[in-house]
Amino acid sequence: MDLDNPAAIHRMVQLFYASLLDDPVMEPVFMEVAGVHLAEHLPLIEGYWCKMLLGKDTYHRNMVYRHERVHDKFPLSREHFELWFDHFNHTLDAHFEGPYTEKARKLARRILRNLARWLNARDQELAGMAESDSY
Ligand code: HEM
Repeated sequence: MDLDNPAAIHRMVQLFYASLLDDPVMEPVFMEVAGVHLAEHLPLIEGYWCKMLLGKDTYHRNMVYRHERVHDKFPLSREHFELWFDHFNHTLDAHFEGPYTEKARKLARRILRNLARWLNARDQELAGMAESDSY
């Protein structure tokens, strides 16, 4: 099955989150730090991927800002980023194949890298501001 329709994307998000939330390092980030309500969160994630893969008008929020808020409460580490991608990758490997699946893999890797760089650069900037405040 390829990720070329909303039903397949729905299935992918269900499987991906089952895997993520079964991981003792990742689960608390979602359930404790962010306190997500899965009944609201999962449809948003589906909408995001329907937009990214199928070009649908199904996601309008600022996802970077949401990760900044999570990171400010509980710093996301290299381990979190690696685990997130492992779970995503394994979900695709185990259940999906085809050009849209490969597009999803590439997009996820690129977005993940950009997000990690952005949060890192922001940490440095905030640290710099804190330092200059003390003069
Ligand atoms: C270390 C890696 C990641 C972690 C720990 C993580 C965790 C989270 C958490 C806890 C939320 C909920 C935020 C909230 O509602 O307050 C969230 C939202 C979201 N995540 Fe991630 N995420 C990661 C990487 C990614 C990547 C790489 C993508 C996209 C490819 C992504 C897509 C999204 C989207 C679209 C939302 C926003 C949903 C909304 O609008 O409420 N995440 N993430």
